[in-house]
Amino acid sequence: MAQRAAVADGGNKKTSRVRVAVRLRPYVGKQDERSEGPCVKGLDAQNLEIINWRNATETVKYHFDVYHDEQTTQQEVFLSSVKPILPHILSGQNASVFAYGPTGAGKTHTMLGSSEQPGVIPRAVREVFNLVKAKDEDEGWDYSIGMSYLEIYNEKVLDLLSLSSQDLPIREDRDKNILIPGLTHTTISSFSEFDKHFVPASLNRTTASTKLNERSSRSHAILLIKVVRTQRAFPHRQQTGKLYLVDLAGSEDNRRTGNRGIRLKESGAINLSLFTLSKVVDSLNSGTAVRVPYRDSKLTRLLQDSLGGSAHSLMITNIAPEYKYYFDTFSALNFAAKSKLIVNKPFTRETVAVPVLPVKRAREDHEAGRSGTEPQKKKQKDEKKTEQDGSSPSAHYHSLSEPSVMDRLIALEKLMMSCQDKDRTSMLKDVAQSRKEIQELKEKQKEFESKTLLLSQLAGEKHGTKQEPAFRNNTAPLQRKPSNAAKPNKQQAVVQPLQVSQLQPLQQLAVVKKQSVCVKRKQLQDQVELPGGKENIMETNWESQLDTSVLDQSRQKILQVLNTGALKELKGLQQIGDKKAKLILGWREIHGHFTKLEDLVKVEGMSEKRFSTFMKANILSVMGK
Ligand SMILES: Nc1ncnc2c1ncn2[C@@H]1O[C@H](COP(=O)(O)OP(=O)(O)OP(=O)(O)O)[C@@H](O)[C@H]1O
Repeated sequence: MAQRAAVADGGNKKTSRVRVAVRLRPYVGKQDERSEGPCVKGLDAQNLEIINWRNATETVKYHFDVYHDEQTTQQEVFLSSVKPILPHILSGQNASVFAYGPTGAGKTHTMLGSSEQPGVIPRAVREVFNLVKAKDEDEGWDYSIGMSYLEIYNEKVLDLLSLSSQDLPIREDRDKNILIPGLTHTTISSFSEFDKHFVPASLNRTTASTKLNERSSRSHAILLIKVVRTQRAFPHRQQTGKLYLVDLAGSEDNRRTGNRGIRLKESGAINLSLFTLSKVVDSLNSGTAVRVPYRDSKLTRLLQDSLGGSAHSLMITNIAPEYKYYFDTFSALNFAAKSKLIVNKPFTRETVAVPVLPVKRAREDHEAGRSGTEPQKKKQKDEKKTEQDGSSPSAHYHSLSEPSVMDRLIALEKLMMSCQDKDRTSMLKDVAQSRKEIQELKEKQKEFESKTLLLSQLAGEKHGTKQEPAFRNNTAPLQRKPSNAAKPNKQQAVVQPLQVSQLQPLQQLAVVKKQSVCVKRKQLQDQVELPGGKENIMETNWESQLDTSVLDQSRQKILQVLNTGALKELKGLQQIGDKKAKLILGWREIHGHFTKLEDLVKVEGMSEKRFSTFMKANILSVMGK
């Protein structure tokens, strides 16, 4: 008999940025709308532009992983954006594809399509079966494929494969796997079997007619394809990969959808979950959030793994050409641009069979008299089962309380999970760093208090009295020193139509009035210069003098330019000339994006010292804007 224990994925913690594709649908509306021309203009296979509503003489340009124009076929979307991420799920990693965009912009067409033009879902499932078929028998693995299908309607999780089910709970196990106890999970052995379950279930999805779309999806639909592969030989390693295919409900503008009554309520739930999705993206981008608000909506809770989690993710942002969609399109593009900055860490989910001591088994059988045959029974019930908390490998692991078995498992786990020590070391480093920061803050606080005391004594002497000076009471000791630096524009959720995005695309950041830049920068310099003109801020700790949230935002902006800026934008950075900008572009070509600013030292000619000068100059420059 064997139990299963989770194994950490040692050296496989590469990061994977969320890939973002934008797809423009063709006109489906009236002829007069067509004559206006589309509200966006594709520039090439990755770039597009849209008129800036703030200034109609300007355009705002966007750069994405892929831009699909209105002529792009379903096959092309699948081949270029979706197919490449599918092999990961056969080796225990997660992948997700989700379609985002305004109502009527083509999400369902992209994901589902029609029998003449099948979309991502049927193509992806067919491909998964093809990939499994192509696997060499001699590799020694058995594969099993299963499916679940659910919708989130009015913040309720409903099983589309079992209509009688009620609102299902969402749970997270100790290995951070998201589980939905009670959700139907059906084993499928061929594409036609998938179709047999999927087609009728799709008809169960909640749709209704709105002014903008005759068959508007009123719910978020999530199809889950699970591939489990088990090694035939001992230790019977088992890897589970999940593919989430998500057709989100459209972001809604109720003035234009004509929604009332129940439609309005649905719309409220749709916009709320998309708003939370936007908040999640914001906090992941800021990189400083203590808590990413995944739990604020069912949608983000379920997509937790796809956003800033462990999945290879692709977001297809659907947009429409008509001018009546202009603000929706603008918001969707800004949201997509934000999502591009999220970095996921894909890893393999694996368990191994762990032999249990015979003595333990005998005792267990004797004590329980029933449990010995449980696992076999469970295996036979594989055909159609529901996902239960206790069915996860980790649940088996944690249910073992016998010390000798625990000892064996711990010893084995230590052997196999050496990487966990690495995680622990990095956690301890973080804790030490936080402690150091707290200590520094405490010292600053003490310094501040003693200055306050000194000032109050001086004021007392000046007034010739020993009374407590009045201003002392007005000084809140913990108050942060007001920063002279301009507060950067706060990024806000952009998913609600006609709610204009405050996210400034990079091009616009460069257009901020120069005069105020100089004034603000001067103020900042005044703040850090001694009367003799010498720098007051130590070269090494100048960052600690700045407001951390402003500092983080500035760092984020610089990172964004480094990762997405063209030659001109890179040269717009302080300390970056033509040669260095080209070296950065070259580095990006080879290695992808910079995960953190410190990666810049990997670029040829960028020493630690240069990097530190670069950082100081650019942070002051960004904060000055
Ligand atoms: N690329 C495309 N080619 C041809 N027709 C398209 C394309 N994209 C969308 N359409 C058509 O546009 C209409 C609206 O598309 P769809 O229903 O997919 O929008 P949606 O974004 O899913 O809307 P909602 O959020 O309201 O469900 C449909 O009639 C669909 O067939």
